[in-house]
Parts: sequence; structure tokens; C-alpha cells
Amino acid sequence: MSNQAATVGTEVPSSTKLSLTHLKRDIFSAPAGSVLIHACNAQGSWGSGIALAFRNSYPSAYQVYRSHCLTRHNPRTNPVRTGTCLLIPPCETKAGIPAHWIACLFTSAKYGKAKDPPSVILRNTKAAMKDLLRQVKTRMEAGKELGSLVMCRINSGKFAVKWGRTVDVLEGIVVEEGEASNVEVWSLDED
Ligand SMILES: Nc1ncnc2c1ncn2[C@@H]1O[C@H](COP(=O)(O)OP(=O)(O)OC[C@H]2O[C@H](OP(=O)(O)O)[C@H](O)[C@@H]2O)[C@@H](O)[C@H]1O
Repeated sequence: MSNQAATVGTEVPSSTKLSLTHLKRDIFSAPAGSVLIHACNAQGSWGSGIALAFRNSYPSAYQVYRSHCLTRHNPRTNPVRTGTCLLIPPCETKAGIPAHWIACLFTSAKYGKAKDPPSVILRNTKAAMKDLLRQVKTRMEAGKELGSLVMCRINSGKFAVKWGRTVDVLEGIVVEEGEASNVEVWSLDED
């Protein structure tokens, strides 16, 4: 039997993988409606790095994140599960702040010296990103208007995971029917 005959009639399921588009831009200048994606700990702290910039620019979203971690959950007795995402609709009340959605990917339970090791952060990244894609789809099916998914180079700063490793994980995600299949990575970092 020829090799060709052996493959005839074999259904290869088509699967779309998530793609990334890299742009040299400031994430906070994304158009209204964009979903800004960053990596978070589950302790309720946006204390440094880009998280601190989010806290300064989006104080109301920070309160939503904090109450998710500290009130709805409890870091000691009922922590937010890593590998999940908190998707915060535009909620700032002060004038002049763009109507951005903010997606918090819980990629490490703790921060600083107690952060999860890279292998765990990467596993959490995959699960949290899939959770985000599901939530975005659900919101859009409910009639909400969401713009592009715009991400910083998550995990690559305070969480100390080589950016290329996060890219590999993200590009390996299989996108389900109806989900967004592209994420823009906006960064001012020099390559
Ligand atoms: N102002 C700014 N504007 C624009 N881009 C900026 C920036 N500052 C840094 N970047 C870039 O943004 C990427 C991610 O780098 P980051 O270190 O921020 O984040 P990460 O994902 O590794 O880690 C998450 C934990 O860091 C925080 O710290 P705390 O735990 O609160 O202390 C959180 O709360 C989490 O827990 C890197 O490309 C940085 O060059």
C-alpha cells in the first residue's frame, strides 16, 4: 500500500492557533474599547512595574481588582485561582480616562520573592488567556462592544519569565469557534 493511500479519508481537524502582532506603541494610548491585558498576582497588589501604571491611570478598575482578590476571595483562606482572568469593563468616572476594558491574567499567586516559578507562571498564562478568550466571546454574544485585545509583554518584568517563553505558550493556544484569534502586543521596550 502506498503512503498516500494510508492517509486518504483521514480527517485532520482544522485548528486555529492564537496569533500575536507586535507593535512599538504605548499600551495606554490604545483606542477606546480596547481590552488592555496585563499579568497580576492574586494578593490584590498592583504595586510596581506596569501594574502600578494601571493603578495610577485606572483607580476604579484597581478597586474592582482589589475587591475581587480581598473581598470576594481571601488570599489566605480562599485565594483567587491562578490560571483565571478578571475582565473589568470600562468603569472610570473621571473625565479624560479612555474607556478601556482591563483584563487581569492571574499568572502567579504571589509576587516578589514568593512569585511562582516560570514553569507555573507559563501554565497559568495559558489557562488565564483561554479564560479571557471565553469571557470576551460571552460578552460579545451578549451585545457588548469590545475592541482589539492589546497586551503588554506580560510576565517579562517583575515576574522574570523570558518573553520568548510566554510568546511560545500564547502562540500554542488553540482558539475555539467564535473566539478572537489575534492579540496585539504593544511595547516600548527595545528588542
Ligand atoms: N509604566 C510602564 N509603561 C509601559 N510598559 C511598562 C511600564 N512598566 C513596565 N512596563 C513593561 O511591562 C512589561 C511587564 O513587566 P512588569 O514587570 O510590569 O510585569 P510582569 O508581568 O512581569 O509582572 C507582573 C507583576 O508585577 C507587578 O508587581 P507587584 O507584584 O504589584 O509588585 C504586578 O502587580 C504583578 O504582580 C515589561 O515589558 C515592562 O517593560
